[in-house]
Amino acid sequence: MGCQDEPLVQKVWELYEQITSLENLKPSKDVNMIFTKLVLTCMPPNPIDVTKLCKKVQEMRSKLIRLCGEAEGHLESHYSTILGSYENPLDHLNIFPYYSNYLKLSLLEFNILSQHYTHVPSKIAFVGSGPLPLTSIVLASKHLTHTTFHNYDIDPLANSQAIGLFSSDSDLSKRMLFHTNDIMNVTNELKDYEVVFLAALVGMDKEDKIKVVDHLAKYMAPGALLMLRSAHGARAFLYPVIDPRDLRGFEFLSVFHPTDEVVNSVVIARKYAMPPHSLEKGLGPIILPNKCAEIQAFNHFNQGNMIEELAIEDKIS
Ligand SMILES: C[S@+](CC[C@H](N)C(=O)[O-])C[C@H]1O[C@@H](n2cnc3c(N)ncnc32)[C@H](O)[C@@H]1O
Repeated sequence: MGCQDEPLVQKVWELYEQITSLENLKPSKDVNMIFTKLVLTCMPPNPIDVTKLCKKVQEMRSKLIRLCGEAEGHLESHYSTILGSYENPLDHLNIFPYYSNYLKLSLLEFNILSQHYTHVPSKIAFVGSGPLPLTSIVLASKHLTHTTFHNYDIDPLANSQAIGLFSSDSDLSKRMLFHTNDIMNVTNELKDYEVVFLAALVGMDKEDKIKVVDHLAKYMAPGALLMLRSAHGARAFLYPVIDPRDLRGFEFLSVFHPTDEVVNSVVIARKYAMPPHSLEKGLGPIILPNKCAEIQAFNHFNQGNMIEELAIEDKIS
């Protein structure tokens, strides 16, 4: 049996073909329906390792991830335009269909970050914030209410849409700053951030993701934390997978794979303290997950459970 004969792969392939036959990926009844089907197909926990499937499937997956990214960009831009027409856009975020997912994902990221960083960060960077920077908004308004967020996006239109959402909010308009730049061109200012978040779709394939991670390793401050988004099981048809071995220059700390409607896995790593010249010469060591690294697989975001599970892991390690 060829790897494309597997029923899940066949179903994803069928949906991929339907997506490629669409006129464009802007929100519409057909676009929403096909992407909803695709997400529902890939959500159920599945032991499949998508990254190990044959070359033909990998090529389709790589194109599919780009198409998902394009559709996500259109969806965010569409809702950012609608939100921007309200007097107080931030009071209406729940019109965005996946707002509740962002609430859960941001809480999860905040809980994971809090386990590895005990004081409140004063400056965070979010790389790939997009026209509707929901992660930064949720973190800044609910969890890190005194932190300044520096949002980076390569797309000037995405940033101008995003900025428009904050003008009526006297607090967030001061704490939510936007920079238009390819993150690969941002260098010394990266050392100012205690935490850097990297959006799932910055670096859409393994090679590009590694380039971005290597760049961050070169310029982030030693000891600073990097939060990345990955994907597990069939969800890897939708988003790139982070392999902890690719986090060169970072100490891998943990990965959490949600099994509910939150699609992304959350990876946390700490910038390794090493002289920058060794990275420049390409001699940076590959830090393999050590015995302190955890693979967390919980079903809930309840912090009590998370701490309990960690305590168990600590005991057995
Ligand atoms: C659509 S997602 C936005 C994430 C989302 N709004 C959130 O809160 O998690 C990805 C964004 O990353 C941006 N992007 C992609 N590559 C980038 C790069 N090299 N540097 C900066 N931004 C990038 C894209 O322009 C896009 O707006």
